[in-house]
Amino acid sequence: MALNVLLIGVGQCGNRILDEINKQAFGGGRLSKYFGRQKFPSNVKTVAINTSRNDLKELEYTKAKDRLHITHLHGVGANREEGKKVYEKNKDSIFKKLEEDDHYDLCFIISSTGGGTGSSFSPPLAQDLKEKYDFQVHSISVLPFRSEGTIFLQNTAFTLRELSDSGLDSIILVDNEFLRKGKDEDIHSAYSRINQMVAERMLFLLKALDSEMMLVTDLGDFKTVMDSGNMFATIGFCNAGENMRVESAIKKSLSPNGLLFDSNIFNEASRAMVTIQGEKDSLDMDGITRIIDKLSDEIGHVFKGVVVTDSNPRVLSVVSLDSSEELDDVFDKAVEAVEIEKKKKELQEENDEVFSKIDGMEPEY
Ligand SMILES: Nc1nc2c(ncn2[C@@H]2O[C@H](COP(=O)(O)OP(=O)(O)OP(=O)(O)O)[C@@H](O)[C@H]2O)c(=O)[nH]1
Repeated sequence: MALNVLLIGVGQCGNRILDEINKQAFGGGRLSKYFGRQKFPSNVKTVAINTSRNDLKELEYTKAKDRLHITHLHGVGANREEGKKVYEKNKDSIFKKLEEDDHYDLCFIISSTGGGTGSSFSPPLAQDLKEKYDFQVHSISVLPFRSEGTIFLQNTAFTLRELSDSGLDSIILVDNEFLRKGKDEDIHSAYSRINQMVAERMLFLLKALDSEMMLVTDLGDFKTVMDSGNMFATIGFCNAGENMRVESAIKKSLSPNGLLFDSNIFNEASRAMVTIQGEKDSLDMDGITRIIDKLSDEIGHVFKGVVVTDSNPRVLSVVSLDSSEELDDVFDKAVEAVEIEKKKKELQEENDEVFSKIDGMEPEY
């Protein structure tokens, strides 16, 4: 039986990644959302939520009926306290939209951690979904470029903490900073390239979880991987092309070239799920078993799945983490950011006090 999957994109970043998923799922044509059939094996409902009408209008591949505008000026301007209030006020209409289909097996909430709307809606939304239903809820959380400033950094730390307290099943990290190709790549090309990478992995993951072939990875394996470690996880991918051996593709998917977040999996991974797709003749089953066994020895339990398709070998690796040096660094930077913002606020209050010097006085001419 096909899985019923709910994909929610919140805020600008979440909306855009959702749109890219719809683009790839419908085949990419401008009108394909009306005439095409989604390329998912699963039944997938996509919902884009935003406080900014303009961000929603920008979407090209997500049907109008799958968008929900929450009226609140033009976004919440990276202010998470305001965002949380807007969520509470509007959660009935959000749930009405999500409950148009009433049964799901799996849900992903996609958003940035640095902005306002996505980062403040995601934790309470995850909590409400978990309290109300018993399906798996995972977040796909996009970390900011570190140069984006103190507010985005402090938002990131608090968002991750709230997500981790929300009761959801895992936090899948995508790091803009790590994925940018040097300082020369312009930001819009970086966004669209990163969004494509995430979408490609999501489509592959859904296929991996919903295949009826012999040696498959399923929702239970995915849960076992995500239940271990410190809640954080990331996803690796490699398209082997014609000349790469499957074993090398598996290794590459788990290397910095394949992962969405900077992680040394030999030190930091807890468990993994590796799914290989490709033509039957190109899949050396003995070689695959050898490398998966070796990985299991090195990092912990590794589930493996093989899906026979008519394309070149491709590998998807889902990895849960025990620890993360990079995340420690993000939190250190966030602490500095909070200190800087605190000092700025104190300075502003001192400046406000200046006016008290002329309280009760009128200008004399
Ligand atoms: N990968 C990726 N990151 C994005 C994209 N758009 C924005 N971001 C990142 O998201 C963060 C800003 O958050 P947004 O998602 O724009 O903010 P929002 O949730 O809409 O919240 P407000 O605009 O404050 O109401 C920054 O770290 C950006 O680098 C995108 O299309 N792709």
